[in-house]
Amino acid sequence: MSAPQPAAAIDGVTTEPAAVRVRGARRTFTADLAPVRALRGVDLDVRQGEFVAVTGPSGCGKSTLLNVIAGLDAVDEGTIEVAGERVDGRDEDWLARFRRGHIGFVFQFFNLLDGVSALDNLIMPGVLAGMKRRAAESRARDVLDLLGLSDRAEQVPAVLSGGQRQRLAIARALVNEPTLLLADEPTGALDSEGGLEILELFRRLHGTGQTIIMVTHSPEVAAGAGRTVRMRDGRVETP
Ligand SMILES: Nc1ncnc2c1ncn2[C@@H]1O[C@H](COP(=O)(O)OP(=O)(O)OP(=O)(O)O)[C@@H](O)[C@H]1O
Repeated sequence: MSAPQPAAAIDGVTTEPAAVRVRGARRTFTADLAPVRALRGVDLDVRQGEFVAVTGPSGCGKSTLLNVIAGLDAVDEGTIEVAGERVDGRDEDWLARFRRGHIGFVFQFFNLLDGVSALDNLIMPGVLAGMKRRAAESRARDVLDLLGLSDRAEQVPAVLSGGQRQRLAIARALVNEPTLLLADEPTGALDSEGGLEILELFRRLHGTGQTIIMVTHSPEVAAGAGRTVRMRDGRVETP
């Protein structure tokens, strides 16, 4: 009789570390009179290459979950691993470096630099990550091309449509080739057509192997992901 194989080999999936592994994550906010228990013991596993939608009622903790995965916010208890690295309990310098190398974040309202061109919005993260300006520009132009924005390179975000701005924000998130793309309501500021275009873009990226976790209120958008994780009252209902 042969020895039992490790679970990963039986699955035939992968022996690489999970893209994300969250265990017992708790986060309470105390800014108001009554403490708000935003995360009440969240467990979540996301495999590399998965496209996961996180849904649930307003205030159930979706954004907080994304923020603790990105190390933008800290858990009070529990552990967060991204690409096999513990993210919880790290200092700001470590987290900033880790984010630059591993995480792309897309926000509902784009968070672009308004005063500079689309191209410069993309060059900056590369330079901050230590690339030479010329290499960063070359990479930025490649990503603009990938997202169909080459003809907008010299324009400032204000003259772009909402959908183009979000594509530019996604381009910026991708410029450092992140292990993990996190998106918080990326279609929330767009009309339904614009939202579905962004969903198609995520599906294309997923097709190239990109791991994506996307928070969305829209059932239509969530249906386009590979898996839906539902949250309620600071907990994951469907792991
Ligand atoms: N910085 C903060 N200070 C105080 N309370 C906060 C903070 N961030 C979030 N909360 C509270 O934590 C709870 C969870 O918020 P969170 O933004 O994670 O929910 P959400 O599911 O993303 O909501 P929505 O769908 O409305 O964006 C809410 O009650 C919210 O008011």
